[in-house]
Amino acid sequence: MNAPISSAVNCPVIPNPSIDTAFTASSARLPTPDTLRQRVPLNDSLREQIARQRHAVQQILSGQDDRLLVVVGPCSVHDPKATLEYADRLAALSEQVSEHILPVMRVYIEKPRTTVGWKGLAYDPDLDGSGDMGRGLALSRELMHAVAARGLPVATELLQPMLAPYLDDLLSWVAIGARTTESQLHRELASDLAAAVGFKNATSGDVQVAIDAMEAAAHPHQRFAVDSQGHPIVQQAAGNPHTHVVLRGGHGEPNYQAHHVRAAIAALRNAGQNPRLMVDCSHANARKDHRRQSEVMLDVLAQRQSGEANLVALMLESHLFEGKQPLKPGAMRYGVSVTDACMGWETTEHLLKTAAERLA
Ligand SMILES: O=C[C@H](O)[C@H](O)COP(=O)(O)O
Ligand SMILES: C=C(OP(=O)(O)O)C(=O)O
Repeated sequence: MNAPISSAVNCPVIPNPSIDTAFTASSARLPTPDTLRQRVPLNDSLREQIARQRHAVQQILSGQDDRLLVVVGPCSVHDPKATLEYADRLAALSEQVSEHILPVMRVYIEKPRTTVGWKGLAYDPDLDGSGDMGRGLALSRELMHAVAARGLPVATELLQPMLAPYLDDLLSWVAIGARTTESQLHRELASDLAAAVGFKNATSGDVQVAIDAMEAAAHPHQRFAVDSQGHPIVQQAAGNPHTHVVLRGGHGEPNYQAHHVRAAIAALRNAGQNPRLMVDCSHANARKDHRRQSEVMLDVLAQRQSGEANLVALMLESHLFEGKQPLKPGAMRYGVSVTDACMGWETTEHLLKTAAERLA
């Protein structure tokens, strides 16, 4: 990992000068995307690695590589040390299963909340509500860079479109989450990315919004954006042909079983879209119980073994240790999620090895 820059990021506070934003107490300047990219740069070899990994993901999603894509890792990353220990373990496991599985690590630094809660490392790296977003952003880039430097493809959910230029050169797969799949801004953002994008079905379980999102993202768009120097610009987005649906269940009800999968594929075909699917084994598919992810994964593998070739990808929420914990600064358990409960490393390793054997 490069020398940490996150502590050196200076964000001067500007008192609110305007009556137009009467509820804003103050604001603080952030570094520009260029500043962070120069401080945590990609060298040629990492750039080539990420280009290869993006291509490999896209080959699976277009049916030209029959390996299983598995997006796996913590619900959110909050502790760089535990994140990198997880990355070291996943990188070693990845080598063992790579003939049949392409693992991509979740490095989720923004969390969409149902109401309120900790919004992720980019927002609050000190986990105490102090909201040092300049440091959070720098730490997020450092962490993604360090995971990529371990040879792993990096996945994240892009939630705040403004953050994309700080991070998108590091990403091999991007999620648009269940709460934002219907958002035009997120569809425009997806249309502008070089990495493949998975659109989650809505929290209600509605899959059609994700199919509509694929159509919207495949189109070129003119979008409001910020350039690498932080200037507002009109960005011409080319349209992204590498998108797919992620089935994550809805309103506590799963949608990974064979009849759900057949219905989603039929709807995708009907809309003229890529029928290949990712199943998120967590969230409503696991009825928010991390222990059920194994059951979901094994069911999906069985469907694939019985001929459902459109099931090309899975998502797992996994950390070093299982479960979750509340945020209590000074009393945190190492390697345990602070957002959704995750399966532990041993279960993860066992499941990925089982999947590789079954796919052999
Ligand atoms: O994946 C994470 C969560 O399910 C999502 O961020 C919503 O979390 P919340 O319902 O705890 O706010
Ligand atoms: C927030 C997530 O999922 P969803 O959008 O499906 O709730 C996630 O995968 O972290």
